[in-house]
Amino acid sequence: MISLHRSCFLNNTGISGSSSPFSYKLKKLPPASVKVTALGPNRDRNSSVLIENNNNPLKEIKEDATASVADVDPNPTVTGEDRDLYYDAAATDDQLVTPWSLSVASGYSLLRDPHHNKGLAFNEKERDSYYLRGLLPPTVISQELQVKKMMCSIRQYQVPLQKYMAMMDLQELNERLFYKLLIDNVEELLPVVYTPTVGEACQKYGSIFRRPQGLFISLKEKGKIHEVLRNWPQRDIQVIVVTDGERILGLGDLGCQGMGIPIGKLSLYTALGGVRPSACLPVTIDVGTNNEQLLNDEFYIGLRRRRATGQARNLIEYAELMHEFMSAVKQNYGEKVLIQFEDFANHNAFDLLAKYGTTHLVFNDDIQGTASVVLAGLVAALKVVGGTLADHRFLFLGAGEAGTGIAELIALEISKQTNMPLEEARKKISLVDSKGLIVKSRIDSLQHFKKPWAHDHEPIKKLVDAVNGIKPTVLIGTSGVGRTFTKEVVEAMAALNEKPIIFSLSNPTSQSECTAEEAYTWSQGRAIFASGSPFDPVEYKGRVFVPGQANNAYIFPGLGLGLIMSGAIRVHDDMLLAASEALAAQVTQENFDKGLIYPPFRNIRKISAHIAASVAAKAYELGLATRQPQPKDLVKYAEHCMYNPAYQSYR
Ligand SMILES: O=C([O-])CC(=O)C(=O)O
Ligand SMILES: [Mg+2]
Repeated sequence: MISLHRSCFLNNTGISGSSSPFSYKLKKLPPASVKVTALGPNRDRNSSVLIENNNNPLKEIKEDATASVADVDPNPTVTGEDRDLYYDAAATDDQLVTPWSLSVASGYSLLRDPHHNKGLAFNEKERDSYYLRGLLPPTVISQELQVKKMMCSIRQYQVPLQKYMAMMDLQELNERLFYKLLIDNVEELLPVVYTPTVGEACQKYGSIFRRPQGLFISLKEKGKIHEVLRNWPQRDIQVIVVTDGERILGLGDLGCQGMGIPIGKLSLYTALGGVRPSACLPVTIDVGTNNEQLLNDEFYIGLRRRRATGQARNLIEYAELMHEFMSAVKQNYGEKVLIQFEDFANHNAFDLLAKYGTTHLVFNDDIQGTASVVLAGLVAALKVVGGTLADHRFLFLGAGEAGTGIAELIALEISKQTNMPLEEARKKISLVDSKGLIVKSRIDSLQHFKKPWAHDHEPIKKLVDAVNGIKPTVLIGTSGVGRTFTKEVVEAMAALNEKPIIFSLSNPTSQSECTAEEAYTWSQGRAIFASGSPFDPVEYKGRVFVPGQANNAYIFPGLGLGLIMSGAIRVHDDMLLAASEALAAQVTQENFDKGLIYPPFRNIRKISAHIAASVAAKAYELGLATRQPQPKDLVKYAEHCMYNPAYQSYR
């Protein structure tokens, strides 16, 4: 009996997602690399899985392929049936059969299998063993040379969207090369596969659409989501990033074309956090769109209807679809699958988090991930500016998910540090939304997530007046509206503070509240500045200023890894605080000397391992971890768990 080995997230540890829902009995030893494929309309279709066996030369099975077919009993425990592979031999005309086939992953199809393809890096022996002779030019090159070549080719594109498309093509062609490229060149390629370029990619997703990536669940699939999940080729899912496309970055409702976001986020889960790609599932829930331009776009890929959303008459339709999805996910992948809500509009984001936070392992990246990264940046910035969090005053432009999420985590941390009641700590934080400062007199008309921020204060309409009235030491932009930190606003901050802390967090670059150059110039080089999307260093009066990138990409990959490796069953606010502290602790004196309040992204895997370890430690401390016993050295363990994109050698 040999059970299937599917390359598992926690390689060699034997403790995690390595268990497969399938078990294949092989009377004879299997070939080195065999694909078992069940075709046909039943639920086992597409279940291609690589079987590996250490002791067997591939040749043995090639010469006796028939014997190996006969000797394999694909007994999917999901169905509970004990199936004989030859059952179809006894089938009569009116009996439906499943056309099982057993094939070596080789030749032409191996070159088109993104999970196993190595392109020109297949060595001579592999070319013989896997029927690749003639299908490749004679040269054999290393993965390193492939990376160099790909980087040269990507750098030749002038247009970021072309770089994005080249990267997506590579992901579909050769997954390990894609991740090696991304990991080795993270600072250069992050803006390509992630913000800002992914924003443009989503806007134009229909026009640039080539091959589907991720899982699309639309209202058409209502009642069938369980089956839809079964159509996905992988079963051992550990992380799902799901969006309904209603608030993609600061770009608004992009409907089904929001799919670029879950795909981009999950690429980072692998590249930055080391979660293996096959354990990641990008999902877009398509309930229509209210974006007229898309509805009239002949290339739009989604449902052509107005959005069923969490309001009034459509409430039930939307809620039912989401509920069916959440239930099906748990049923298919178990209690410990992590679901990251991404880029939902405010009105759904808070409700979904509240509703499923107690039954599923969920977190909202825009509310909680962003909060954690911003808190880390503030803690680091205070080392430069001085004082404790409680000594500062915070003003936000934007009171949606990010704004209120960050505000709440800051208040929580102040309250922990000082034993101050949370309500008191909140008073140090003020928020301005599109109608002005959030104050008590507006309480009745405020959405529920804004109410805790309605303080006693006279109403103020304009941001600059709020700055002058409240006199914040920290100004944070989470409005989704670009260029709202005007010269007047930045100058007011600079007049009030020797070192004003200014964060322009909205994405992509076009929606940033101000540019790095504006922040440094208008504050005469005194601002401590960070932004959600990357900005190049700025030279001002002979000094070079390097802006920080306060993006949740610092947090969610490590947070996710920590949750997975501890087998956590719920996300707790203290884990976000732990992640935040772990990130802040990674800023070195050398970074501070350069004016950085975040460590460079090039060290992100090490940073993620530390974040994962802190999150896992918190999960154990809170009794929320199910993976026992607790590993002794959690940082080492996290590093050990991480996916390595180096090619594997095929026997
Ligand atoms: O995706 C990003 O760059 C950060 C984020 O979550 C958002 O802006 O919604
Ligand atoms: Mg987001």
